[in-house]
Amino acid sequence: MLPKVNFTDTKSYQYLSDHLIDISEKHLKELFAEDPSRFEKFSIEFNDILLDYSKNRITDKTMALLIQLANECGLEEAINAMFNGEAINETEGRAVLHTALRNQSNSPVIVDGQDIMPDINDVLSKMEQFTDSVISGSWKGYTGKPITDVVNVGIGGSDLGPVMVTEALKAYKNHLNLHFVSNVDGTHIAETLKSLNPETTLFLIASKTFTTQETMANAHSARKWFLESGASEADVAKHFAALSTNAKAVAEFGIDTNNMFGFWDWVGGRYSLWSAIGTSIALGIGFQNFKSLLSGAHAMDTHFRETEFEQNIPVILALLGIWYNNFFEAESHAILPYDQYMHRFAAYFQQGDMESNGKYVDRNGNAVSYETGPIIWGEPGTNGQHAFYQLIHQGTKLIPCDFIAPAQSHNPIGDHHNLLLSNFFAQTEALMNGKTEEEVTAELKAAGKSDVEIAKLAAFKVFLGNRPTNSFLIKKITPETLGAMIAMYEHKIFVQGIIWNVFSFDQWGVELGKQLANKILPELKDNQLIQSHDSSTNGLINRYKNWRS
Ligand SMILES: O=P(O)(O)OC[C@H]1O[C@](O)(CO)[C@@H](O)[C@@H]1O
Repeated sequence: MLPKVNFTDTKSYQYLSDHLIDISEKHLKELFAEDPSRFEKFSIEFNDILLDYSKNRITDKTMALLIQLANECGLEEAINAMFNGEAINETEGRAVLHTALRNQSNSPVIVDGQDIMPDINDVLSKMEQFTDSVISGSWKGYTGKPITDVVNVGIGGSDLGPVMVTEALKAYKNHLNLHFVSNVDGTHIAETLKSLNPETTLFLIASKTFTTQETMANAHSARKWFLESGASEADVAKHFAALSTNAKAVAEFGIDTNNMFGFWDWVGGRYSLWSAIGTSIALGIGFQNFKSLLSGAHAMDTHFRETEFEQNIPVILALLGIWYNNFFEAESHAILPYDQYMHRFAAYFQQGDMESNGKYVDRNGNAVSYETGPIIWGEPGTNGQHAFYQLIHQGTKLIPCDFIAPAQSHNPIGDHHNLLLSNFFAQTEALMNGKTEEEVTAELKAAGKSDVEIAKLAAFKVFLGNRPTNSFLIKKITPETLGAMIAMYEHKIFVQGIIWNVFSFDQWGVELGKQLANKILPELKDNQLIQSHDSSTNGLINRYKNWRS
């Protein structure tokens, strides 16, 4: 069982509220001037990842109080409960053990009195055999040709993780072409199938439940396309595999359960890339690289589990997030990778974070009186700089940002990486320091502007600065460092959920829309006038019926 503390009732919350007044009066520039050891003090190096969190609106006292908050909320107990396999997903009565999937130490993890590691290892070795045979070409399609294209059909956690990782690790990719179909919009599958040859295409139907409407619709369309190409039912086994917890539904769909890679209900969808859901990753970059991804995540798990909170990266990130979300009233958090390969990283953690902590009911079943999960967003630098950074620099909203960049590029072309990294360093410096009116005036004077022009322009060119950032400098984006970064954010989300006293591993909020869509679907079958909803919904449905044919 998890602790169920209302964090606003703690002593540290009160102290932090008082302390906020002092910090609000300080500019980050002043904090740096007052303490020359800020970088040494507020940075942590872990396995080729350097986190610099010194450009945050914090002092030693802030950090001490935030850590006190974590202690008062029972964080240590909660971490142990998760790793020990307690049913901490209480509303679904499940353990939360994605950490076991990457438990490279192989130490026993007990659920309901049974060690789950042997089952995990069995699936991993089945995945290894399968992916090796597809990559080597010994797995043949129904006309005897090797596989050239793999289509992962899944949505949410059965799509976003594999997409993000295979993009982030594209530098490690082999000859197989990967495709991802998620949207129920027929355009997605239709456009994907256009370039494919059924004789050399392998479909992975990725769905934890194997009931998700979008995935099942796309899977049926894929099978129809395959059979219409001249293949027979018996050929399906060579071209369709399932990644799921639901063997019965897989068999009903017509996929040979020998071609099924299983996982378990204690793996949440948005935490499932480490499970059989990662089969597309293992196909795209090879099983050994997939294992390295698991190893990197496992190293972060060990760090999270064993390191004192003062040096614990996920804990520190979570507490900083709470400082801004609940004390500075920041509404969102930006993730900004300066790495083109990581272009889906923020999108991945939109689900990871917002589906986990987007909750207004606490673990006691009561509506909360404070803010919970922030809006997560972001795009890679430097593209973002030319799109939305204006608002981060000079808008009215406080947006804490995570800047992420590799020191070594996989594509060291000319001066590109120095250009990229100069922007990475410059942005956090600019966000912190800003530019004063005096500096602006001096600059305009030096550029030969008249006093009248300076008076007219100066206000628009002032940057207040004092905007907080974390910087992650990663030696290189490898399967290990990427695995560690993903696990780091997962644990950050966990810590925040503990402190906000919400259940981070269910997602009831996605159900209502699904239910209503199922109710509306039969109403779309014919052209009869619909009057069973409110006037807006009726009006939209009836106009749709009128226009669609
Ligand atoms: O893997 P499944 O069961 O098809 O579910 C897909 C996604 O749907 C959700 O349940 C809701 O969006 C996610 O949590 C999950 O990742």
